[in-house]
Amino acid sequence: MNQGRQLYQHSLTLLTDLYQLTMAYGYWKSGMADKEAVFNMFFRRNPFQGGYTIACGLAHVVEFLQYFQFSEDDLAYLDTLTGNDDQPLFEPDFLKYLRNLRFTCDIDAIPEGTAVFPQEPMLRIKGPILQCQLLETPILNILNFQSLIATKAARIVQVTKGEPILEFGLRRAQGIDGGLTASRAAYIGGCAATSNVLAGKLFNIPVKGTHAHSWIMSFDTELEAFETYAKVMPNNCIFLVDTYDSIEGVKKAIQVGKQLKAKGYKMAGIRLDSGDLAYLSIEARKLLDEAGFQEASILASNDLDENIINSLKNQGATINVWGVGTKLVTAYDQPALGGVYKLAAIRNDQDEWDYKIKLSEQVIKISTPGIQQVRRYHNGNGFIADMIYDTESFVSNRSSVMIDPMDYTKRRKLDNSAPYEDLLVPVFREGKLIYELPPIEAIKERVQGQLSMFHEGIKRFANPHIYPVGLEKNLYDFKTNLILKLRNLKTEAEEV
Ligand SMILES: Nc1ncnc2c1ncn2[C@@H]1O[C@H](COP(=O)(O)OP(=O)(O)OP(=O)(O)O)[C@@H](O)[C@H]1O
Ligand SMILES: O=P(O)(O)OC[C@H]1O[C@H](OP(=O)(O)OP(=O)(O)O)[C@H](O)[C@@H]1O
Ligand SMILES: O=C(O)c1cccnc1
Repeated sequence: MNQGRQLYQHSLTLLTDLYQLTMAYGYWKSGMADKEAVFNMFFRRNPFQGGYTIACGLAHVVEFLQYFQFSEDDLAYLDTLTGNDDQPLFEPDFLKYLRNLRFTCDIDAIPEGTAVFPQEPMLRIKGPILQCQLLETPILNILNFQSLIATKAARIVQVTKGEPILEFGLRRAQGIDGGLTASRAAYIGGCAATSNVLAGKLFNIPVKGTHAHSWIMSFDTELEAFETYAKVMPNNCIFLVDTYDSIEGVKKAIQVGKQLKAKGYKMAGIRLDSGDLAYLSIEARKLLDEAGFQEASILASNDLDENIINSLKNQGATINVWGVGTKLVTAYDQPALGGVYKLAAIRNDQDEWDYKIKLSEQVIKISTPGIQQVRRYHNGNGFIADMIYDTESFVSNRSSVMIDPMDYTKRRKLDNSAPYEDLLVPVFREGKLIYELPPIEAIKERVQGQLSMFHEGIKRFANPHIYPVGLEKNLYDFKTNLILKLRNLKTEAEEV
């Protein structure tokens, strides 16, 4: 199956923050460039005050890494950068080093379309610290945005309950890349199609659309506009009825629908784009049904999101196709997912791992050390809990104990003979891609498959149930002791 075309057909290697390059220079200059390190990408809170997040964007991380190489042009640009003494920021030998630099890391990641939760590593990278450091910014840029939009789309899909959503966001998206990747993520999250033609071509997404008010306004009458459209595109007629008066517009659409019928075509439906969408859709449905157009769809658009759609449904709106743009592709109510990328381990001179954490006064901001994996446990009915464990210290006994990192009194015993899935899968080994990227349709199906496996409460919008995610006990204890050590406090073992 076709995975679609490439979005990034050239090197974007400089797509990073300057400080990644100055640190890279520092690692190189101090002989640390090849020191092996492990970083994890994770987020701390689900977006939209929701109960889950959909992982999305890995395909573009892969694409980015496959083109990762400093071009002569990139190096010439870096050569122009200066410090506050007007001297070059980077010495020529470092630029020579960058010229020969190739991506050689290992990456493990949670496949796109998987539901993920706070604290879980969505992506883990192991390799020379200089490379891991440079890649922080692009990895976060790609995964944060696409996961955010896929999650927003999944929430909207939850309320339309199987009725198709057409993503109409390109005109209000955050620039060109924002528009393209939002269309992809929205489709993965569950939208049926996009109006974005380039996204359709690049990612194998179905493209769909109606027509604009300008079409109606360019004729003397609304009827003439509908008739002309019907003539030129009899197999694609969804008439926009609200330019002058929505109810009168529906009546004209019916008139032209009858003409289409007489010629053996079918009017696909009407679109409402203003006014009280509940009232107008109910009235339109009556008129369409009375005229024998029971199969004609009622598409609505106008600043829709999951909350307005929910409200419209509660009011008995008879809309059955939803056009959603701005609020989806800009993730209007939460414009960023706060994913972070933290150093979790570094090899010491004895060739052992030194586990690292970032301390914070806020417990939620203290990072977790270790080479982490996430184990998702199932019972017969669905997913019950996710346990983050350290692959180096984990002993696979019959059962494991996991502890809530925010509250050590919350513990849970998990049966390792019950079905489970380790969520992170190998993607790159020593820079070589070993993961077969799934086709977009499979990723999209995975989202709905995943969401069907969680308790309904996790999908609730208001105060969702918190899905249990914990640290395996050894990892929890190790992290606690490391925090105590860094704070110069005694561990429990030392107290006695
Ligand atoms: N019955 C309804 N219940 C709740 N929200 C609705 C209902 N009908 C429409 N809306 C929403 O209310 C908002 C109406 O916005 P606004 O007043 O700007 O639109 P309008 O005046 O109808 O149309 P426009 O300004 O585009 O001509 C939109 O977000 C729309 O989706
Ligand atoms: O409302 P959205 O969810 O972003 O969906 C896309 C909107 O884009 C079009 O409007 P247009 O650009 O003509 O602007 P207007 O309807 O606000 O006048 C269309 O009629 C939708 O209303
Ligand atoms: O096809 C449509 O109806 C459409 C496309 C983009 C934005 N609004 C509407």
